[in-house]
Parts: sequence; structure tokens; C-alpha cells
Amino acid sequence: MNDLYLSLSTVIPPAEKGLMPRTLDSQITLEKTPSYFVTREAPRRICSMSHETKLIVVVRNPVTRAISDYTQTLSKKPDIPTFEELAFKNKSEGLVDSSWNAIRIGMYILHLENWLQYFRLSQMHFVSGERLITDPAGEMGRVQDFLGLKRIITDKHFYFNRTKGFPCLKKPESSSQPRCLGKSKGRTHVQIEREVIEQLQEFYRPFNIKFFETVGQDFKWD
Ligand SMILES: Nc1ncnc2c1ncn2[C@@H]1O[C@H](COP(=O)(O)OS(=O)(=O)O)[C@@H](OP(=O)(O)O)[C@H]1O
Repeated sequence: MNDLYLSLSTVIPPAEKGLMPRTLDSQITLEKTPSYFVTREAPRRICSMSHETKLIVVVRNPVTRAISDYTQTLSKKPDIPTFEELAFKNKSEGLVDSSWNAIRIGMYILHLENWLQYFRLSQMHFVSGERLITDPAGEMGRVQDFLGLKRIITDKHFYFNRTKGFPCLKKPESSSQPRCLGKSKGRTHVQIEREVIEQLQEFYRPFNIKFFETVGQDFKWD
């Protein structure tokens, strides 16, 4: 379920690493569980483990995210209803089914409000899923700044792979070969009618606006 776009990483400071795998004081512990961001109990539990945890969330246009999510489910379960059947309670009235997970996950502001009951906004960093593709080094630069790390990953670590249609790593440390993400990342999405996309854009607009205002960043999803 296009996890990358709603993945949430937690970074535990050294003094509070008791419940995480052991690391040296010069290291940070990173853990990635995409579903945390949309799980009600997660902020309270993580906060009780370490209230100074840093949180990284990758977000993308919620409409594209929903289609990506559906495309991934469809690849595993080809018999599911169509996207339109799942996305609407009543399509002609434009009544979106916000209880369908693929739709609900993209209502980022609702999830964020839950996190903000336990963490300061300054403890959170939002990565643009769109820019992660168009400018991976820029996005990774901001992640490194947020983590208080030297900018070690830069432009020279990426190249654009035309076959894959995505940026790939030139040469990871563990190998002498370039490395792209796997086949399941960057699948061709199912075709969705323009009208349906517009209905969903309309549905998400107020949630997006409130999300942008809250995080102080405009992700330009219109
Ligand atoms: N460099 C690079 N290479 C390939 N794919 C990239 C890359 N950067 C970001 N993306 C986007 O990652 C999306 C899938 O990642 P996920 O974490 O959601 O996948 S998964 O849920 O763990 O399977 C995937 O979403 P879809 O395009 O919807 O498949 C990609 O758009």
C-alpha cells in the first residue's frame, strides 16, 4: 500500500534507546513502519517510549496515493471491485467513501492532529513524495538537516534511470552495482477517469488546505 508515501520513521535519541535495538552513542536508531502514521494508538505509545523521538512522514497527493494503494492491492487480489466502486458511496452525487482505507489514509490532517497531541510540530519532518522523485538529493538533504546529520547523501549519489523511470542510487556502499528500487515500486497505475480524479481532488481539498496550514508547507497538490 504505497507505503513510502505514508511511511513514518522514528528516530530515537541515544539516551532513550532502551526499547530499540542497541546502537552506539554516535549512531541513531531509525525504524520504519508506514502504518504508524494512521494508527490511533501509535503516538501515545511512541511518546511513552521516548517523547524526544523525531518523526519523518512521506506524503504525496492523496488522490495519486489512493490510486497507487488500489493498484498495489489489485496486483495481489485481482478480483476486488473497481476503484470507483470502492471510492464512492454514491458516485453521481460525488459522495466519497471516507471509510475505505485507501481514501482515509490520505486525509493527512486527521492523522496529524492525533500526533500533535503528543509531539511538537518541530519534531516532525514531512517529505514530499513528488519531490523525492524529481529531486531526491534535495529531499534527502532536508532529511539529513532535520536529523542533525552532515549532508553526506547528495546529487552525486543519484542518477535518473530511464528504463525504470525513477531515480536510482549510483553505487550503494554494499555493492559495486547501481541500485534501483524493486519492481513493485513505481508500477503503472490503473487508469481512472478524469471526472473521478476531479471529484476526489475536490473531496481532499479542505483536508489538504488544513494540512498545509498546519505544517506550514504547500505541497502543491491541486
Ligand atoms: N526512486 C524511486 N524508485 C521507485 N519508486 C519510487 C522512487 N522514489 C519514489 N518512489 C515511489 O515509491 C512508491 C512505492 O513505494 P512504497 O513504499 O509505497 O511501496 S510499498 O508499499 O512498500 O510497496 C512508488 O509509488 P507508485 O508509483 O504509486 O508505485 C513510487 O512512485
